Amino acid sequence: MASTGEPQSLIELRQAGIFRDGRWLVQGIDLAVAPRQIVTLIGPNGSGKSTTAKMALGILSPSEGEALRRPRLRVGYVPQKLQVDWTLPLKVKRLMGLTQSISSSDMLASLGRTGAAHLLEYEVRNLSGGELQRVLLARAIARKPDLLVLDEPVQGVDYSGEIEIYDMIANLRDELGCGILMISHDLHVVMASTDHVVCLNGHVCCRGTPGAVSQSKSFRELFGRRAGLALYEHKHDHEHLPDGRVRHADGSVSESCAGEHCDSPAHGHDHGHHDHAHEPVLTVTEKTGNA
Ligand SMILES: Nc1ncnc2c1ncn2[C@@H]1O[C@H](COP(=O)(O)OP(=O)(O)OP(=O)(O)O)[C@@H](O)[C@H]1O
Repeated sequence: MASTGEPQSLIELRQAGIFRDGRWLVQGIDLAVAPRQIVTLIGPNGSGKSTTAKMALGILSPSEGEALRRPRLRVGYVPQKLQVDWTLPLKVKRLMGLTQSISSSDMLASLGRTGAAHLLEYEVRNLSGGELQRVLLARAIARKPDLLVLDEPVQGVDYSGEIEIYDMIANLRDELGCGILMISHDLHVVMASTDHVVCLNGHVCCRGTPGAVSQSKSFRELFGRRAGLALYEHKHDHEHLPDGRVRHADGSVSESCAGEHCDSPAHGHDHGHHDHAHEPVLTVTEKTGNA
């Protein structure tokens, strides 16, 4: 860490705030990301998510509090907006090398990791939303970062594409061993892969595991109707017994719900609709019809 911080976290904000134009954009933010941890910032428009991420990255200096980073921290950043003059031709190959020197083999390896190797010679302006996000992720991981900061990584991506990208992000965390700080509006899908959620509204309104946040009164108040939509009523055909085993619809009992009886919703299949409902949580990845 740069000053008094402990080296366990990659980045840490301590009671950090930004004051601009006579007002606090964010204030009193405590936040830490450890290696291999996925931390997600959620909150309404203008709640300070990008501002908080920029403080963590060192792009903005806190007006109060501290922003600490592990020494020699390598960061891969996918910003919310790409500042590109779209009237000029720009191939993926060139975008990958802009503002960073990268070998051809590293470039291909990174693009391969995000399923975008075939896009190398494509014009960036012609990419679909999902293709662009894959290329931007590849660009961010090419530096072999300790920390990935992803500001709205599924913008412009359709629902099934979102699931793939969130799965890919979780895999990248496993493969690269990096920490991830993610910003998302998507209250359904993002939660599947996140370890810790911080809900912002100019300050930290609530935080914790996705399940805990989804139950919190302040989260529900903040998101109003959308919080309701976020709460996916997870109905399926088995019952969790007090001893941890699972009783299936056919009466059989097994040690877990993995396998043919219950696939992980993270892989986008449809659960059946059956005899009981779990507590509503945000950790599932399926969208209800009205989402
Ligand atoms: N450089 C700046 N100077 C003054 N105000 C700013 C500056 N940057 C952001 N703001 C304001 O700070 C508030 C928080 O902005 P920020 O972009 O962090 O929110 P956000 O939660 O990321 O929003 P969104 O979900 O819309 O991307 C907004 O009201 C914005 O207008």
